[in-house]
Amino acid sequence: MRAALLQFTSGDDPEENLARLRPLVAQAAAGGAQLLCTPEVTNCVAPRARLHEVATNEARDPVLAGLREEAARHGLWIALGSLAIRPDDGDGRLANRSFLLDPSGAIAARYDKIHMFDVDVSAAETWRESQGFRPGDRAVVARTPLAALGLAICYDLRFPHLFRTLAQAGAQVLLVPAAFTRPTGEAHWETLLRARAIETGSFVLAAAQTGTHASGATIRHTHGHSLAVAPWGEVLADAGREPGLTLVDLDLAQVEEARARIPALRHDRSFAAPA
Ligand SMILES: O=C(O)CNC(=O)[C@H](CS)NC(=O)CCC(=O)C(=O)O
Repeated sequence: MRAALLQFTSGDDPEENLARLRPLVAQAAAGGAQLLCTPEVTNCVAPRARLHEVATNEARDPVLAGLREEAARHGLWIALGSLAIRPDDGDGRLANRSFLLDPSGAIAARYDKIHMFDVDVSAAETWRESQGFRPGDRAVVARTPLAALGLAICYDLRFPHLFRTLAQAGAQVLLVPAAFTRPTGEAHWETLLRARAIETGSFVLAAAQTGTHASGATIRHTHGHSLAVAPWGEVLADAGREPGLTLVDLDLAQVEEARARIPALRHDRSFAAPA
């Protein structure tokens, strides 16, 4: 199957982001992509106050509606990395929710990010994602005619048992849309993605936010380097720093080959915790 990684610099205006996204969907379809992957919080990258101002529910989100139209218009699957969405049954916090859109524009799957980025990256860069977002508690594998897709988001990448669970439940391709910070991206991003691919014998498709995101007086930098990794660990594509589309062909037979060579997914054992 042919996938496209959409590397993007989301701003703080969802309508404006959608206007820039529409031609990229057309471009992915023209390039033969059957699955288009977009980054975490495709609809809005902004400080918490602005995010809460613009985030709305599934019925009203313009990026969800617009990309459903584009999926149907071009007849391709879209893994909408995530949207900041206001749940109808909320506790005031948003959901960091990804959507899989089928080629008719219907929502085929949803996944709420499980692991919250409550981290002090440095004295100057601190994140408390759980103050703005309510974490999910359910892992999701979407079985499509293209492949079985395991859904994850950004900081989830650091929790290998989630990916193991997805692969053991049948996922062949693991999706990791992200908005990684520059320092942690430089130090960890590629290594973690390759490790998840190798240890599960799965393809990894990671569409990333990139560049400089301005919102009012606040400026945020993201790492970019959208990556496609094969089940044996080779990097098939690295989008670098620039926004745009990267096409990559996946030979799904490589999943079975990698798992046959190293059957570690079937070798889990239970053991007593250290005393
Ligand atoms: O708040 C938003 O705008 C949307 N969410 C994000 O950007 C999230 C939480 S702040 N970012 C990450 O998970 C980065 C993880 C990361 O960089 C690492 O694991 O090193």
